[in-house]
Amino acid sequence: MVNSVHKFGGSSLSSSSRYQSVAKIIIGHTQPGDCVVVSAAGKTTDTLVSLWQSYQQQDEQAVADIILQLSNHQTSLIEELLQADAKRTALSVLAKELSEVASLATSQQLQEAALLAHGELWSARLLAAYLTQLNIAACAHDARSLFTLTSGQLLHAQNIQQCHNAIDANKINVVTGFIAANAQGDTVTLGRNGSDYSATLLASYCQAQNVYIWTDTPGVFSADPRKVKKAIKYNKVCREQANLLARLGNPVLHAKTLSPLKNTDIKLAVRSSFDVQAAPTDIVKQGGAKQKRFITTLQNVDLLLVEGLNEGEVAHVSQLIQHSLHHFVQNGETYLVVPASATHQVVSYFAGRANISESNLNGCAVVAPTQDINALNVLAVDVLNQNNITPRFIQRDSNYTLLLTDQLIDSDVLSLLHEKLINKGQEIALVVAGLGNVGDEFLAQLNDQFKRISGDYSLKLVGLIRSRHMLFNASGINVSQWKTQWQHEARTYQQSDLLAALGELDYEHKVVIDITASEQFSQLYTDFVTRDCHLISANKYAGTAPSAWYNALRESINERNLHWRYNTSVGAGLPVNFALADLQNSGDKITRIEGIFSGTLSWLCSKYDGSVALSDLVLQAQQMGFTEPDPREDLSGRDMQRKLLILARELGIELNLEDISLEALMPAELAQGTWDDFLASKESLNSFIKNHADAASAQNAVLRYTGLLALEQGKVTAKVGITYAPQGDALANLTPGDNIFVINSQWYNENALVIQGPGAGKEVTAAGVHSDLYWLVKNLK
Ligand SMILES: NC(=O)C1=CN([C@@H]2O[C@H](COP(=O)(O)OP(=O)(O)OC[C@H]3O[C@@H](n4cnc5c(N)ncnc54)[C@H](O)[C@@H]3O)[C@@H](O)[C@H]2O)C=CC1
Ligand SMILES: N[C@@H](CC=O)C(=O)O
Repeated sequence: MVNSVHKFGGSSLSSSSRYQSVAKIIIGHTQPGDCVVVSAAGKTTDTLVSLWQSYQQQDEQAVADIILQLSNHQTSLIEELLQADAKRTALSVLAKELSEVASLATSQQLQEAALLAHGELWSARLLAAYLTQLNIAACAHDARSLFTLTSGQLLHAQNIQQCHNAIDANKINVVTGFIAANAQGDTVTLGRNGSDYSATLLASYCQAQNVYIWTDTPGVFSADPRKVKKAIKYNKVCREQANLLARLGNPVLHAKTLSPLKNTDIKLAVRSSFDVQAAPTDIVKQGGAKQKRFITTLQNVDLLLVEGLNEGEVAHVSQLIQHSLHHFVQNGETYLVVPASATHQVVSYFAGRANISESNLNGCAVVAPTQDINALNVLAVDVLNQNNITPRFIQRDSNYTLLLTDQLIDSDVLSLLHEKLINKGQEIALVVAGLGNVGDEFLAQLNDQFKRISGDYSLKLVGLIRSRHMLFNASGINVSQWKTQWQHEARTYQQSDLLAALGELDYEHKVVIDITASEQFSQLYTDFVTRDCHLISANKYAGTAPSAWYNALRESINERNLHWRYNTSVGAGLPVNFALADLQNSGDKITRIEGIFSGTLSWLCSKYDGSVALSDLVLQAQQMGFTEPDPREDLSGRDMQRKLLILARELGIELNLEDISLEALMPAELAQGTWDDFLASKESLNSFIKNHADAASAQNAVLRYTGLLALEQGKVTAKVGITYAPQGDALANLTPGDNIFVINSQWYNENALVIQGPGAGKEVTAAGVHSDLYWLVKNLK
C-alpha cells in the first residue's frame, strides 16, 4: 500500500550531494511501497528546451554542443554517485540514449515531448540505482506506463489499474514526474512544473494518505522570500487560495496540482529538502485554515478579450500551452491573462474569438480574505503611485485584486507593498511557559499590554505550559480568567504533544515566552524554532548553553527570520542588553563591565549585619521572589556566572560557562543534596558568611559578590566571586536588591556608564518580559 508520495523538484537534485541529501530524506521519511516522484535534475529541462529550439532552427552545431553538455552533466552525476556495474550500466544506457537523440535530430525525427522526457527519466533511474546501492529496495518507473491521456483527458480507470499493477509494495518506487503517454503510446508532458501534478495524480490513483512536495523553500510564504526579507511563512494555506495563487502566476504550486485532491482526504504539504527540520506548510481543505494575505508578481503577460468562452475551454487551453491561465469577467467582458510567450498560440486556438486588449504587462496580485480586499486594493494603488507606477488595468474580485502595470514590480516596491498590506491584521499567538512567580505576574499585566501593543496586529494568548500540564486553545485563552480555565482544561502532556500543539497553530507569528527556570525546557528551543516560533526568555539556560548548540540555535533563528529576546535574563527589567546593543550599534567598543548582577546576592550582602542569620535572610529573599527556584543557584554564584556569559556573548565574545572563574558564596559541600539537606546544614553557611563579613569589616569594608568582564588587548578576563568593598564605595552603598553595571568603553572610558536599579523581583521582571514582547512585535514590521 502507498502511504506517501514524495516529490523532489529539480533544485533538490541539482548535484550529486543533493541526490545524497534526497536519499537521506527518503530513508528517513518513507516505507516500502511509497512513491518518489522526480523532476529533471537542476536546469536539465531548460537545456533540453534549448536543444529543441536549436533543432527547430536547424543549428546542427548547437544541437551537438548541447548534447555534449547534457552528456557531461549526467555523466558527472553518475560518476559521483554510482559504483562498479551500476555505474557502467548507467553510463552505457546514457550514451545509447544520447546517440539516439543525435541521430533522430540528424534524420529530422525528433519529437519535443519525448526529448524533454529524458530529464525525468535520467533522474528516476539514477535515484533508484543510488538507493539500491545503499541497500534500499528501489525501482524506477517511467510514468508513461502509468498515466495515459487522450485529447488532454486522463483515463482515470485505466491509470488506476496501471498504477495498481506497476507499483511495487516492497520497494521505494521512483517515478518520473512531468510525463505521460497518449493512447498511441506517444509521450505527452503535463506542463512546466508538472511533476507536482504527477505526484498528486499518483497519490489519488494509489489512494495514498500524504503528498510531500519537497522544494527549495520551507513552505508557502506571503511573498517570494527571495525578494521580500520579511515574507511570512504560513503553516497552513487552504486549497482555494493556493489554487488562485498558482493561476495568478505564483510559482510555489502548479495550478493543476490540487485538482486530483478534490474530494479526497489526501494531505498535501510543501517542505524544504534543504532544511528537513523546518515545519512544512500544509495545504488544507477549505475551512481547515484561515484565509491569509499574499502578494505575488506577474511578469510579461498579455490581457486577451475573449468572446463566447465555453466551459472547460480555459482548462483546455491551459493544457495546450502547459500553463495555467486565469480568466475573469469585467463589465460583461471576459478577459484571459496569458504569458506573452503563449499569446500567439492562444489567439490562434480561439480562431478569431480572442483579441489582445493590453500587451506587455507586468504587475502584482494581492490575494486576501474578502473583507480585506477593497482596503488592500486602495493601499496597493497608493503604494504603486508613490513609486511612480500607475496601474494600467485593475481587476478587483472577492478574494483578490490584480494590478497590471507597465513597469516591473521590483523587490523594493514588493517589500513596500508587503509592509503596508500584509502586516495589518496579522495574528500573533503567545504561548507562556512557567506560571510561577514571574509568569503569574506577566499574565496579570498582559491585558493592559495587549491594548498598548496591538496596533496592526491581533495578539492572542493561546497556550500555557507548566512542567507537567499544558493548556492550548487556538482561538484564545481569556487572559483575565486563565486560572479558572487552567483548572478545568489543563491536561498532562508529553514533549511530543507540546510540539504538535505548537505546530498546529495557524497564526502568522508564534511566540514562546519562557519564564521557567528549566534547562530541559530550554533544550526544546531548536524544536520551537523549526516550528517557526519566536522566543522570549527570562530563563538563562539557552543563553548559557555550550557554544556549539547556542551558535546553531542563533543561526537557525536568523535563517528563519525569527526573533529571540532575553533582556530579563540579565538585570531583570533593567535595560542592560538594550544599552550594550545601542553602544555597539553606535560604533562604540565595550572594554569592561563590572558590578553586581544578582538581585538575591545584592540583597543578602546589603542586608547582612550579623543580627539575622544569613540562612533566614535567604528564606526571606526566596519569599520575595528574588531567588532562583533553588536559591543555591544564586549562592553558588552560578546564576551570576550565567549572566556574565550572556553579557560576554552580547559583546561577541566566544565563551562557555567553564571559562568564567567562579567563587561560591557558600561552602562547596552545601551544593550537594536536597534543599532540605541544605537547610539542615545551614549553620555551615551562616559561619561561612560571618567569617567573610568579619574579615571585610577588619579591612573597613563590606562583603559583596561581584562580577567582572574585561577585554584588554585581546585578552578576556571573566570572573564572579566574593569582594570586600571599601566603605563609601558605590558597591558598598547599593540599595539592597539593586544591580549595578559599570560599563567602560571607548567613549565611556574615564567616566563609566552606570546602569543601576532593582535586579530581581516579579514586577520588574514581568515588565521586562513585556518590554521584550513589545520590541519583538515592533520588529516584525
Ligand atoms: N525572579 C526574578 O526576579 C527573576 C527571574 N528570572 C528568571 O525567570 C524565570 C522564572 O523565575 P520565577 O518565576 O521566579 O521562578 P518560579 O520557580 O516561581 O517559576 C518557574 C515556573 O516554571 C515552571 N516550570 C518548571 N519546569 C518547567 C518545564 N519544564 N516546563 C514548563 N514549566 C516549567 C514551574 O512549574 C514554575 O511554575 C527563571 O528562569 C529566572 O531565572 C529572570 C530575572 C529575574
Ligand atoms: N535569582 C536572580 C533573579 C534574576 O535573574 C537574582 O537574584 O538576580
